[in-house]
Order: sequence, then C-alpha cells, then structure tokens
Amino acid sequence: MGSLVKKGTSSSLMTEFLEKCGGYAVVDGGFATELERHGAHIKDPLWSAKCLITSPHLVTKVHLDYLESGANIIITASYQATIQGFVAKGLSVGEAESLLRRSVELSCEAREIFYNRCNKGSWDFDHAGKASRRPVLVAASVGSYGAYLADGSEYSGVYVDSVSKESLKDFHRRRVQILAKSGADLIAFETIPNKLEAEAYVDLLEEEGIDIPAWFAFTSKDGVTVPSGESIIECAEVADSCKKLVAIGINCTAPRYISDLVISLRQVTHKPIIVYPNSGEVYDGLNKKWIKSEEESEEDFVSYVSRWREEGASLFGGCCRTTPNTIKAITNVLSCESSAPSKLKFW
Ligand code: MET
Ligand SMILES: [Zn+2]
Repeated sequence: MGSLVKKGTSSSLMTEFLEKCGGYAVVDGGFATELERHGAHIKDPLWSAKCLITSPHLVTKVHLDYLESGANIIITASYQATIQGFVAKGLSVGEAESLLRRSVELSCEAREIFYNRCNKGSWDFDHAGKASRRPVLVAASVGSYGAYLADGSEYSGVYVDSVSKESLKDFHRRRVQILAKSGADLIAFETIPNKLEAEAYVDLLEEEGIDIPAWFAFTSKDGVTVPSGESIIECAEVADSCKKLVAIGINCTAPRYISDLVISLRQVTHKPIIVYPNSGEVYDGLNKKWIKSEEESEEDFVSYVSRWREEGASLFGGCCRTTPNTIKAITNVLSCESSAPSKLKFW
C-alpha cells in the first residue's frame, strides 16, 4: 500500500485542493453525450474530439454549464483526440498536435469566463459565509487505445490480447507529452479497461518524466473486475504504485457497482478515490447508441453519493449520459451533508 500523501510531493496538489474545496470535490458530468444533447453530430471515430474542429464554441459552452452546476474539475475534450485519429481524417501531425493543445485552452478559457462572471456578482460562499473563488482544476483527458478504436472496445478491453505494453506506450506517448505541457493541471486517464494499459501509462509517466500529476479511472461491468476480466484490486495495485497519481477511481460504470468498487479500492490505496459513473445505460459500440437500463434512474444515482463518500471516495461526478442537472444534484447533496454534523472520514 502506498504511503500517505505528504506535502511537497506531486500528490500534495490533490490533498491541498480537496482541503480548499472542503474535504470533497465535484467533477463534471458526461461531456461527449452532453455535446450530443446540444445537437453535435459525433457518431464519428473522433467522437467528442470532432467538436474541437467543427464546434469549439459548444465545447466551451458545455464546460461552462458544468462550472455553473458546481464542478471543481472540468475534463477536456481530448478523450478520443489522438494524433493517429486526426491524421486518419487528413490532418497533418502539426494540426493534430494543435488540436490537442486547443482542447486544454478551451477548458482554461471556460474557467476564465466563469471566474469573470463570479467577479461580477455570483460568488460562492464558504461555510463561514465568506465569499471565495471556487477552486477549479482542468484535467486533460486521455482515453484508452480502445476508445481510439471507436467501436466500444473500452468497455470490452479485448484488444489486450492483440497489443503489447510497448505498443500501447508508443500509441499514447506523444499525446501524453503534449497534454503534459499544455497548461492543464493534471491528466485524467479515463475508462481504463485492462491492467496492461494501466501498466503502460505508469511506465510512460515515469519514462517521459511527466511533471504534472494524473489520475487513473477504471471501468467495470460487474463491480469486481475490469472488462478484460482482471480484478479491480490488481489494477488498483498498479495505480497505487505510481507516485505521480493523485487519485484512483472508477468512471463510466453503472452506479449500482460503484459501492463495491470503492470498498475494493480502499483496501489497496490511501490515495484519494474518484468516482464518476455513467447513467447506468449500456453503450452499443456497433450502432453508437446508449441502451436504456430498467434498473437505474438519476434519482438512484444521486442518492448513492453519500454512501460512496462514507465508503471513502472524495471526488464525485458523472460520466456518459449524466448532465449538468446530475452535477447540480450531486453538488446539493454534498453541500447539505457538509453543513450537517460531520460523519466525514479523512483518509
Ligand atoms: N470524459 C469523457 C466524456 O465524458 C469520458 C467518456 S467515457 C466513454 O466524454
Ligand atoms: Zn463515459
């Protein structure tokens, strides 16, 4: 198990940030699916990254909507933005690299706009009623190799049999180098479906001397394993061993599995735990459609948040098909809870 977070190490970014936020932080909600709800056509190999080319104003709008809903962390539109994917569309490597940087600039610009609006009157108020500027971090998204395949492979992880750790490192290397120097506060490695890719990221962060922190978020379809069949525990052990990681968690997973997953993560790490589940619907990668689940509703999702917090998570948001309303509801639940007598555990 990794040592408890010390000040002065790269991991102090997250502990200090969580302290400033009052012990927990709110992450944004589904990004690509929110672009879609606003009319973007993203049934495309680039998915949300297509909007970096066709509708950057919509990217800014979605970031702002999440900031207005209470988010402390916004995640860039780079999830499926890869140099390989842009080049396949006929762009040059230089243009592809600029678009990666642009994804971070758009998030930073949204944060500036939000802060300027706050200056004009709508301040947040802390527990003592003092006006304060809400802490906001920009996390540069890196989707898995499976996301680049654009066929829903990040929910199956099956490609693990046809790639090597070295080829995964080579696939991700340049994008990670660029995002690390883009002005983002940290890198969000999202929807990781197998242990090999987590190992590749750990090697890459070390070998490239990446000097901004990162988080790993795994996905699961059963609350016990990642899609490749490896246990969440062994994946979390890989993540816990990496000093550059300031949080470990779960994203794009049905809310009903999160509780068991948080309990498992807590067994192997002292690092802050981040959870941002999807709506509980299931992605049909072939038809690029979300299939409704009878088992879950948005009300269920939000009512789980307090439990996840008691179980040891401290960063909460939503993934695909969650909306600014979900994030508003999470913000409300957490702020009501914080003003009630504390059951809070600090890890
Ligand atoms: N941050 C990404 C998004 O919300 C995560 C996608 S998970 C398939 O678009
Ligand atoms: Zn998602």
